[in-house]
Amino acid sequence: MTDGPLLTVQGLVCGYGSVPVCGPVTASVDAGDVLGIVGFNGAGKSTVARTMIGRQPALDGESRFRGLLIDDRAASFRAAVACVFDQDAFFPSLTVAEHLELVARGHGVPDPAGAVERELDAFGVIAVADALPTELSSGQRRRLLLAAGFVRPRDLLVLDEPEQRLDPVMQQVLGGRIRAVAADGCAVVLVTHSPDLLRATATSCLLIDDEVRPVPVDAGAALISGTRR
Ligand SMILES: Nc1ncnc2c1ncn2[C@@H]1O[C@H](COP(=O)(O)OP(=O)(O)OP(=O)(O)O)[C@@H](O)[C@H]1O
Repeated sequence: MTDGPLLTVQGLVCGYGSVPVCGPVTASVDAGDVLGIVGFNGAGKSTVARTMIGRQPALDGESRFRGLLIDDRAASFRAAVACVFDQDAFFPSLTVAEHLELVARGHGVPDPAGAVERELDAFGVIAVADALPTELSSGQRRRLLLAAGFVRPRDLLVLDEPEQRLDPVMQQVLGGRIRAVAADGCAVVLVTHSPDLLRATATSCLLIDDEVRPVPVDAGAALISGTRR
């Protein structure tokens, strides 16, 4: 463990081939912080989030976790970092509860049954605990993906537009869960189009554009709600 921010990104150029999708990114996230990432469709938010944690190679610059250059293949990094991206990937023959149990046991949660029960309850999927993925609505599949991100221990949580397909009540619940894990010392990177979720959770905000720059959380919320340009 090193002192200082958990995640540090310096001059990170993110893109495809040799073409950047946005300006270079410099940011840091401390334990307990929630960094909101905002911008218009296609600005590069998901690309930045993936590149920050080594899911896709950077064109330039660097990203460090606990002071070390990120190697997303390292078991210690994968144990510390939970991600929920917009990729539904389920085992077709495992139920909702079994998915969560698999994740909890795989990450050595001391009371996996209790942890599964808690997340089933928090994400409102108790009624479909025994359902297979093909028997879920799109919002229920989203809830399952999110529950899988919260059922396991992590020091850094990366959420890419987690509000997608959630009803307004569940969006509020999600905000509460994000605040709770941050209060517990987890660092969070939150890509979002929701001004409410941003305001409810973020402690800092990064605007992704041709030039990437930090903006106050309220200004970021106003930008994505269209009340400010
Ligand atoms: N695999 C890929 N190969 C090449 N270009 C890509 C790829 N994925 C995304 N892009 C392009 O990179 C740019 C940024 O995409 P990205 O998904 O990061 O944007 P975003 O800000 O997350 O958008 P949204 O708000 O719509 O989710 C877009 O122009 C997109 O077309």
